[in-house]
Amino acid sequence: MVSKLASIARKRERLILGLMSGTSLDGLDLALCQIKGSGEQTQLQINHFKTITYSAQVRADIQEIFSKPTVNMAKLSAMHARIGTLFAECTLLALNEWEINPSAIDLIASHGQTIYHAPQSLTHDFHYPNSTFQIGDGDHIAVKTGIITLSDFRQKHVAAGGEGAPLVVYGDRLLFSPKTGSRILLNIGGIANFTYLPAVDASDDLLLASDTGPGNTLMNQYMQHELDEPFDKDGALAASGKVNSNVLAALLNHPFFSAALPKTTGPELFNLAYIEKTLQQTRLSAPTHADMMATLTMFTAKSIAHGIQALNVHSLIDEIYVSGGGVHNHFLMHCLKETLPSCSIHRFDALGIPADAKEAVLFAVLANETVAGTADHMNGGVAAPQVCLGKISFPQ
Ligand SMILES: Nc1ncnc2c1ncn2[C@@H]1O[C@H](COP(=O)(O)OP(=O)(O)OP(=O)(O)O)[C@@H](O)[C@H]1O
Ligand SMILES: CC(=O)N[C@H]1[C@@H]2OC[C@@H](O2)[C@@H](O)[C@@H]1O[C@H](C)C(=O)O
Repeated sequence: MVSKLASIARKRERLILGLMSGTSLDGLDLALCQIKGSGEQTQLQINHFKTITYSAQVRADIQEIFSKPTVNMAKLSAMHARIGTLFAECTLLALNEWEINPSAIDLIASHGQTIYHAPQSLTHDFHYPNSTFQIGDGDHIAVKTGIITLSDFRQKHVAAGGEGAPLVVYGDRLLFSPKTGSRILLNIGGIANFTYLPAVDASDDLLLASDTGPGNTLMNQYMQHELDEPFDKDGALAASGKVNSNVLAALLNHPFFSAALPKTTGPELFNLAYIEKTLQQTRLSAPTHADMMATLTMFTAKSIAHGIQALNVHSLIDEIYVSGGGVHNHFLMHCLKETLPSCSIHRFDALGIPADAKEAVLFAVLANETVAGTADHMNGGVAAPQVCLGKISFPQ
């Protein structure tokens, strides 16, 4: 099996299936990528992309163990295997639909499902390292599909001094560095993060990636809890409300926002309890649903802008390209433009890769680097330690 992997590593191009499921728990993204070369020479083409929505049962099962400090261990153990099996089933379903034999696929790159993310900035317990936990074991995927699978990409990043995220910086650097000027790639998923990319021939020192705080997660949790809706479609409810400046100021008053870059976070911090605690602290009565959504949306935009401005180079940033489900929220995009008036903001698709496919594609790139590349081209440092990521599972 190691010799098979070695021959895959020597191929001129590889077919790698990237699998990504994010913190919004909406489903599994599958991106079949044809990747030529590695490192600076990486050339990528997306042959197929699809999202398989989680069933209500799977979502409920994940929610039972998602971002909670205490969970039922029996459920956790079962879900580690269950998610691995589910991802294998989704892979076989997609390949069948695309009329591709699994034997044609060189590698699967599976992110897994994050269920807990605990940097020391969250725990404040410095006896323990940063930690992050993704389930969906790669062995289940490899055995059930017959395809060599790389998974569990975040542990090496933690081991090398990072917080286990954001990892997209590795692929962003290879695929999207501008020839001149600089750009920011912003992803607004459950959590928002960005990669700052200096020009390709500029010193690597400035390369940086960081979370900025909530993406859609607080808005979604509020809509689900208060209005039994999955999210605020197109930001329509928020657009009909008025931002409450006192609540907004209180929401922004958390040490996470003044902490230095790079930093990471998750729904372990930004959740309904965060909203409730803020309202209690400020002794403000809850605004109407429309006003609360307007405020949460503006809070999301302001916290993103704050993260970007903390770069201290933002006046030099030429362009921001936005991916993730947040691009569909018109009111959020309006708030973002209002808070970052000097930046020109575009949808990520302008760079030639569909916004929804970006994260799944980047895990395929990470697997390609581990199997056929080196970590030499990364600049090192906390945001992007010079390591190859992921564990390898063989089908036999
Ligand atoms: N039409 C829309 N209007 C408003 N919001 C939308 C719309 N479409 C999608 N979204 C938002 O995008 C979210 C999904 O985003 P995405 O798939 O990027 O998240 P994710 O990949 O799970 O998160 P992460 O990047 O944190 O891992 C939805 O839960 C919703 O909040
Ligand atoms: C621990 C974890 O799963 N983090 C996710 C999450 O979703 C967005 C943001 O928070 C980002 O830091 C990360 O995902 C992307 C894919 C990353 O690592 O680059």
